[in-house]
Amino acid sequence: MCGIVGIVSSLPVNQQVYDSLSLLQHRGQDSTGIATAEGDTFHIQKAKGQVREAYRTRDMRSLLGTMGLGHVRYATKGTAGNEQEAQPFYVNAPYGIILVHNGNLTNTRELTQELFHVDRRHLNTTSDTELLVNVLANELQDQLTGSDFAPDQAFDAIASLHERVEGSYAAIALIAGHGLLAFRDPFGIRPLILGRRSQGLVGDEWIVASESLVLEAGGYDVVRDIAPGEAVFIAMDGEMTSRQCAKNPRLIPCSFEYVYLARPDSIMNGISVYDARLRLGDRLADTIATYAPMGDIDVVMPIPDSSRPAAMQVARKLGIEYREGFYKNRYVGRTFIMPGQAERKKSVKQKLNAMSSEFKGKNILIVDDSIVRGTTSKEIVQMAREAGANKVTFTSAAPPVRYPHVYGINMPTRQELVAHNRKIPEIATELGADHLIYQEVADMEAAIIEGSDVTSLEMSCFTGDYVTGSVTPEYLAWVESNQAS
Ligand SMILES: O=P(O)(O)OC[C@H]1O[C@H](OP(=O)(O)OP(=O)(O)O)[C@H](O)[C@@H]1O
Ligand SMILES: NC(=O)CC[C@H](N)C(=O)O
Ligand SMILES: [Mg+2]
Repeated sequence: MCGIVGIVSSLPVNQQVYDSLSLLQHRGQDSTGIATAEGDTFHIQKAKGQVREAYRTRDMRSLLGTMGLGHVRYATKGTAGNEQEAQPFYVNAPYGIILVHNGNLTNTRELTQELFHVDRRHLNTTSDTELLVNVLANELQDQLTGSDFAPDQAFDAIASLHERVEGSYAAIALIAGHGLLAFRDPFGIRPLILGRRSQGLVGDEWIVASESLVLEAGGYDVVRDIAPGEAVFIAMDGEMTSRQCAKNPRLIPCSFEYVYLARPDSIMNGISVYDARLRLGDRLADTIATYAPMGDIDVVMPIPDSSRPAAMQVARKLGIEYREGFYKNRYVGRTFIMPGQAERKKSVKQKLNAMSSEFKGKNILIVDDSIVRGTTSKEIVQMAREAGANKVTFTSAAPPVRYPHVYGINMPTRQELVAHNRKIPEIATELGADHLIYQEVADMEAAIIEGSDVTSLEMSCFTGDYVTGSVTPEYLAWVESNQAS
């Protein structure tokens, strides 16, 4: 998961893009980039790290133009911390295209071979986004037979791109001198939402972003989610056109967005992330009630931040007091999306502190949104014990993560997953907990999609079922030996 945004206005967009990226920071902390278009000229700034530290005033001043896009990266392919792979990616023909991407392509080996040997394109990094922009450029070039640019040519190019590319991609591109093109993969695995605001003389301004909270904060009206397989083109004068470009589009959004990635105040594919987390708590409470001796538990406690809504609901439904015993240092970022296990482990201790008054002699039921590598939960259980807890029951609002995630979340190897090849009591021992209770897969799906038009979710890291054909056992073995660390 990365965060992406694109804006078309009649006023300078640099500050708006920057503000939007700050709001998407929870989706990626590795590097960031902004590009603006001033007529036919692109201005580009990219840097490692978080938005607040990455741009200086002089960088912002150089980002001139009324159309722009931005990215916050959480590396899933290529190398984390590599400035060369910070997005956006640029190609100079046709016209000049610059692109940002949230997702992860799963047929990168084939695409690399084809682009190099058949299309004769140069690739300078191992980033899958560089492949995506080159496929787009190649397909668009093929559509431009003499006539001037028209949105339909871009849509035909996206139709061919859908045929060539596999995996997840929500992407935004600027085409120099023409406009902004946004598109989403045929399963809509990663999110992308379209908004508009009208301001007197300024006229219509358009925004495309990963999450709806960006639209809300900027005073934009939500137009709609971009449909799976759909492409939207917004010309520099503000005229918007769209087309379905996939043969068999089917909405199967990523379940992990609702479990952990997205901000709770966003609405994705018509589902409020906050409400989904409350419902996950409701269902988890039912499961807990069937397993644990309730009389035994004194308090329910969340692990800040992401598990709070679920923990609140667990406490309410079980009729047990909700207490906050872990205090979080707000200046440390999200640990899960940090590169490298050593850094993640160190950060948990820096991030959370247990207040012994809340633990001494008590039986604690801890709720987290998910247990992935077990980095957080192991430390937490140990901290709870050191703070004097009597018995520690650990619960997860998501099911055990047993399989690699190949669609834009960096958990590519089975060995690093604490639940891989372990039964639940074995995981409990590994984490040091007295009891361990997970959400059931069917409950997770039902809790998230309840009351919406979404009929199924991408849940491969819980089930091992991958929606795109290119994810074979051989592919997974290859990914394991080439992971982004
Ligand atoms: O089992 P693990 O590999 O440790 O991963 C799971 C943990 O990581 C995330 O927290 P994070 O600190 O990233 O962010 P948060 O503040 O949003 O909860 C998530 O909420 C879990 O607590
Ligand atoms: N998390 C993402 O969406 C990552 C995008 C892209 N695969 C990269 O690694 O840069
Ligand atoms: Mg957490």
